[in-house]
Amino acid sequence: MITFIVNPNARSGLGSRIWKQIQQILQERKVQHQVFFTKYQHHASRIVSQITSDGDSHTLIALGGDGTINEVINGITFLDRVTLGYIPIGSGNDFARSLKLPSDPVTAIEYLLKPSHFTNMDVGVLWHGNKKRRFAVSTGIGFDASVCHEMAVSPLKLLLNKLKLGKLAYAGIAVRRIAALIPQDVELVVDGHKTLGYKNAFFVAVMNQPYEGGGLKFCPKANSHDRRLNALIVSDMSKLKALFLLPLSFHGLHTPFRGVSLLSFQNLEIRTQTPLPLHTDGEPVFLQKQIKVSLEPETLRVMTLV
Ligand SMILES: Nc1ncnc2c1ncn2[C@@H]1O[C@H](COP(=O)(O)OP(=O)(O)OP(=O)(O)O)[C@@H](O)[C@H]1O
Repeated sequence: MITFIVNPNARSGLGSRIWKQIQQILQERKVQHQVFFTKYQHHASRIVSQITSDGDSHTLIALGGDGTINEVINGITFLDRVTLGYIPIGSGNDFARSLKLPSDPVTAIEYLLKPSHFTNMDVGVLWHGNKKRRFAVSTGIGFDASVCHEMAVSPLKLLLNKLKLGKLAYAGIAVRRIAALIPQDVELVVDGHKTLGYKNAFFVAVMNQPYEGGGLKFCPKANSHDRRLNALIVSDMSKLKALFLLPLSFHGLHTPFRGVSLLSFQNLEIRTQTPLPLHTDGEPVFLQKQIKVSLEPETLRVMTLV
């Protein structure tokens, strides 16, 4: 039995329209399934937690954006008992981009019904205070998270999503956020022993996969099955230079520039001077000034194309 978790509201309502197409295919093929529709924020986590807490093996297919994937993985009780499939319909779709999943929903369901390839994906963990939140794609503190915070409440995103111009919303908000940004000194503790300081940092993005923010290849070498995380730190540069580097990062061409630092590690502690916006997989988390990131000991089996 396959369980579908559908965010009908993803991409400004596209979720429910795509689900009708998928449901027709499932009915024609007589595929045994159950479906749950998410009704509010974090509902996907609650649904998945109820389903997976019995300790049995489960096949879950999420239909939505990166935010839905984030909520689904946060709800899984036993990561190593779940096989996850994904039909991407969000505006960012970085999870699908990094794992090279098909972007067309009908193509996606075709391969998910006859899965032939799987990857054991690392799952990131963000600790803030005594709270824990998993991430599939990335977590970030500072500028990138401030864009996510504004995107979450932006009427512009709703409008541009309807016009299939969701990426323009990201670009517009990113420019505004850079203009408003006050860079901060940041201290990192890498794998518990190496302390690094960065003056006037714009942000630290911790990546389990290469892409975030709708195709920004922040850490080209990030790989979600190497048992390591990667980080991009942007610091000590003019705002104009940061704006110039942002589009270059779509192709991973930002890495040789001064002020761009990359790290690879198993765990990282990040300390900032004042509390800053934080996100996991593009979903806003409350402002924080001290966080830790690491990997879950178990991996998650994900259906892939290759
Ligand atoms: N029925 C619903 N109504 C409103 N919001 C919902 C509903 N179900 C889920 N959500 C919330 O929608 C948010 C965004 O979902 P999702 O990421 O799937 O789509 P998206 O924002 O369009 O895509 P992307 O993250 O790729 O830009 C999540 O925070 C989720 O909690």
